[in-house]
Amino acid sequence: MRASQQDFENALNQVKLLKKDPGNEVKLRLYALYKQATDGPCNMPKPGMLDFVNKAKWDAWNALGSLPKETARQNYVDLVSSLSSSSEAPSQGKRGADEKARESKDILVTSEDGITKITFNRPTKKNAITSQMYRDIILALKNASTDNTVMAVFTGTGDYYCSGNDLTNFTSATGGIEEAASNGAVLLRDFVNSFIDFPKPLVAVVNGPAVGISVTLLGLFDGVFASDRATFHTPFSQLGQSPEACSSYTFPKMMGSAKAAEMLLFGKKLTAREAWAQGLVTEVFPENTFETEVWTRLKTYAKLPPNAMRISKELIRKNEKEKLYAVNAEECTTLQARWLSEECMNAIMSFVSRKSKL
Ligand SMILES: CCCC/C=C/CC(=O)SCCNC(=O)CCNC(=O)[C@H](O)C(C)(C)COP(=O)(O)OP(=O)(O)OC[C@H]1O[C@@H](n2cnc3c(N)ncnc32)[C@H](O)[C@@H]1OP(=O)(O)O
Repeated sequence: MRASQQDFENALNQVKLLKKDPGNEVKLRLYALYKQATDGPCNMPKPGMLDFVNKAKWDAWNALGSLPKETARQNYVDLVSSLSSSSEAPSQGKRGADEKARESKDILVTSEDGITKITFNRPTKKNAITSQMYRDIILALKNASTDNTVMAVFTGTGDYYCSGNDLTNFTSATGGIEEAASNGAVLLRDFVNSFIDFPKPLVAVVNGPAVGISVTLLGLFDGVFASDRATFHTPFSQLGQSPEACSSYTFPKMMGSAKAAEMLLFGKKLTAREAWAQGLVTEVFPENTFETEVWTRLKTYAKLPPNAMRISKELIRKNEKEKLYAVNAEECTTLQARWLSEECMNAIMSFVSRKSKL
């Protein structure tokens, strides 16, 4: 039976109402995550144009691409718990593209203009990342992967982008050093996996010097915009450590083995322009116009069709994912052993006691 013009208009109105109700969006997200967690990637035949309800379900499920079942299950649990906590605290209001999502002390998370902005906010320590900050970032990325923002952007408060791992994470840990190294390896693996799995465009706005893990992670980003004041430094050998965040794979692939070795083995610090020449940075901007130019650009990108961007990212990343998980796991095992080595302990003690600075 052919749909009349009236049927068609009724259906269009129904869709407008469906779209206006944020509850439906949440229901669709729950549906998609549940299907992904139980059945894996979307195996539902594409519904017809006028089958609006199933089309919305298909779109939501299909947009998850090849998100691993484990991650989908975790996202489902997180979404349900965030819903139950928001119903316990109705005064907090709904999360949306133009509202502040949540705040922790050292990691700020805000959502505006379709962009989730995640800010390293510990300027007195050059934005060094504590264990709690790793956990806050994992959570922020999980939330941003299923909320209604279009992309996520990392930046730093103050003169630094980030000085990497807080070198006192190990010296201040309670319990033995072996336990600290083992916990650190698990945290690092989960942290890096959350970048590998992030389904939307991920951009770094590198406002100043970047050190260690804040540099290596950039190999998993889709865009890196740097101020000409930024530098890129991975002093792993100096610290008795080894590369992480899949950089032992992404850096040689990106810049060739000689240049990767210069950074990862010999700890050469690159200027923003050198990092651009090696393909680590997308574009370098003069410091005095950096913020204005970059944010104007990002707001334009955030208006692009979100599903197209997710699907394209999925295509780009798809064939690499298993490799990235494996590299991440191996790097974490190697680092766990490095953290227990004399070379590493001496380097950390030397930093903590300020006998020398890198
Ligand atoms: C569990 C997951 C593990 C993942 C592993 C990742 C590996 C890495 O990320 S390795 C890279 C580690 N980072 C570093 O080696 C950088 C160490 N910091 C420095 O070399 C210098 O502080 C600096 C070059 C970043 C800045 O030097 P500057 O002279 O301008 O300032 P400072 O007076 O040194 O710093 C101010 C303040 O900040 C503290 N701080 C800076 N960076 C760190 C850090 N990474 N960890 C801990 N604390 C840091 C510094 O101690 C100062 O604190 P005080 O004012 O309290 O002395």
